[in-house]
Amino acid sequence: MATLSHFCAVKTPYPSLFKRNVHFPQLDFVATITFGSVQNKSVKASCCERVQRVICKAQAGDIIDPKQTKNESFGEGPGELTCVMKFGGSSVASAERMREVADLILSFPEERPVIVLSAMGKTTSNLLLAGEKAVSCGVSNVSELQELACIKELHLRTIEELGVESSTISKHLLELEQLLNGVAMMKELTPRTKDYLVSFGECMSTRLFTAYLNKLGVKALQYDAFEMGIITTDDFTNAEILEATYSAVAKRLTGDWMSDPAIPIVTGFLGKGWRTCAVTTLGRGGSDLTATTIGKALGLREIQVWKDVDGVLTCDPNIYPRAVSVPYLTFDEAAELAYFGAQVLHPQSMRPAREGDIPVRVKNSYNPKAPGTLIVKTRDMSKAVLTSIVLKRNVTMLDIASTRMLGQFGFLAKVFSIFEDLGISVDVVATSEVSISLTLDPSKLWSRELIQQASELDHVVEELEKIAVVNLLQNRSIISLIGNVQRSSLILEKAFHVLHTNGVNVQMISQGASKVNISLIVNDNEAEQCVRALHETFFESDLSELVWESPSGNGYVTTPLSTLAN
Ligand SMILES: Nc1ncnc2c1ncn2[C@@H]1O[C@H](COP(=O)(O)OP(=O)(O)O)[C@@H](O)[C@H]1O
Ligand SMILES: N[C@@H](CC(=O)OP(=O)(O)O)C(=O)O
Repeated sequence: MATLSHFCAVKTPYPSLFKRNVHFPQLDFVATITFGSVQNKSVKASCCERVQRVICKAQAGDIIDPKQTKNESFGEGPGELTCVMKFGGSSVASAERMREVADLILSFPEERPVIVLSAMGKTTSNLLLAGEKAVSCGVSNVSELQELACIKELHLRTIEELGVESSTISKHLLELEQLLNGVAMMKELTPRTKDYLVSFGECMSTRLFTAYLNKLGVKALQYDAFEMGIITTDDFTNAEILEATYSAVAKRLTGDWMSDPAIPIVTGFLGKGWRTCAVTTLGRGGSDLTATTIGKALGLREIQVWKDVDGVLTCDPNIYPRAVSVPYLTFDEAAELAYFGAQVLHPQSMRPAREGDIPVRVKNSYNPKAPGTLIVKTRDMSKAVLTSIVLKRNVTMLDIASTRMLGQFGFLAKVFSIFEDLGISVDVVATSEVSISLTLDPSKLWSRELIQQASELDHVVEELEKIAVVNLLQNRSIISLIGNVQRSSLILEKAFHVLHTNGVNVQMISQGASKVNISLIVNDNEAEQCVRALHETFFESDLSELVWESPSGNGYVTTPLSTLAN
């Protein structure tokens, strides 16, 4: 055995990845190869195989000229992974859809994608329902649960229609039923068990899809995110991704790809709690976050999220079917839109993309020709007014007025420290010196039991009443107007006109520091009507003349609305 130290021109943000022992059977020695200094990122994934070829010609102990290595070895090979393609539940809802998704992936031969998949169709919701029913149905009735039957039927039919081995997921189907039996026996479904239970959805969809690609002769490798380096907090059902994830995922995926290239097929939505080592989930819709996390980890060129709509739309199409797709968004706009309730993107999913400055493309797997929405760091806002209208329902609002005199300092700090102590986060805030109106982040409350939510709210009010007069208002909605807040006067003028015409009273208004969002709070039962009326005015109205503030700031000019819309 001999050791060969060698530098070749390969750029990588993860140098340790490239220091490895390689056995060369032809020479019968192991070389310790240190891939060091850094020139050309595009060759990093293929270096191993090619360097092997060069080194095979060498004698043990030889120092190889880096130039020679570069010339001779970097012409061919697998190339590096180029993008992430994430397909949501609606895109992989059946065998037919899986076939179409496979065709779609293979229709981009220039791409070397990492594929992230969600569970098939409504599998996650069915798993959760089955788990909840199992708590009280009794062990002998578990096998009769309609949701379990539905999950089994869908997956077994898919196996048959794709023509893959039933052993691909037979163990998972068996274990799933055993787990539900366990829940029925224990008569409880803890958040930890819930996460383990729903993980079966992604674990099965990715195995089926990988087997299908392999059957087509396309080399693909299945990865469970919790075994692959997605490391999270231990907040079951709503875990946060930890920083260590990025290097771990890069090491695993790039390392495997370099040594034996195969399309990685990764479970979305799942992670591994760093203390418990148990399976965690990233909150409903979390596969988007898996995709952007992998995109950032590998420094990829693009992150694609494939949905069942033509991109991010001007509003929720379930509320108003005439919504149209928005061609461009900034990360800030997309993050606000997602955070304030647009189901199309996971609330946290923009963060890794923004940090890595990696464009996110939202596309329609049912209509791949549609251009979709491109989300980037900056875009030309000079003509932008309103981009999208988002509705968040079932919000709790609190009016809090200080019992002390005007000028009392520390009031806001006291109020927010109460929320901090109780671990409740706040969404929208409007303040004066002695009063605050705010809404509570429902996602933090939704993850808890209804009864727990109610007692938590009582507790918040109790604590606040020590320093203020508190009015708790439930069944409110936040309507978020995402767009160019530089045009807030125009947006508000139009919006208030529409709401006044519809007889709606706005109970609170807030314009965030993000400069992309104005939030209006209205009653739940008026909210959908408001969204429809606002959409008609901002996106469909044939108003030819509209007064708006000039971007140059020198007064008011008259501009046709059509030229302002995106
Ligand atoms: N502003 C919006 N733009 C696009 N889709 C939206 C919007 N608001 C809500 N939706 C809903 O989000 C759905 C897509 O998100 P989701 O169901 O999470 O997709 P997938 O499961 O394919 O990842 C659409 O079918 C649509 O009904
Ligand atoms: N399957 C999970 C995760 C996910 O992201 O799904 P989808 O991509 O279908 O929204 C859920 O239903 O929440």
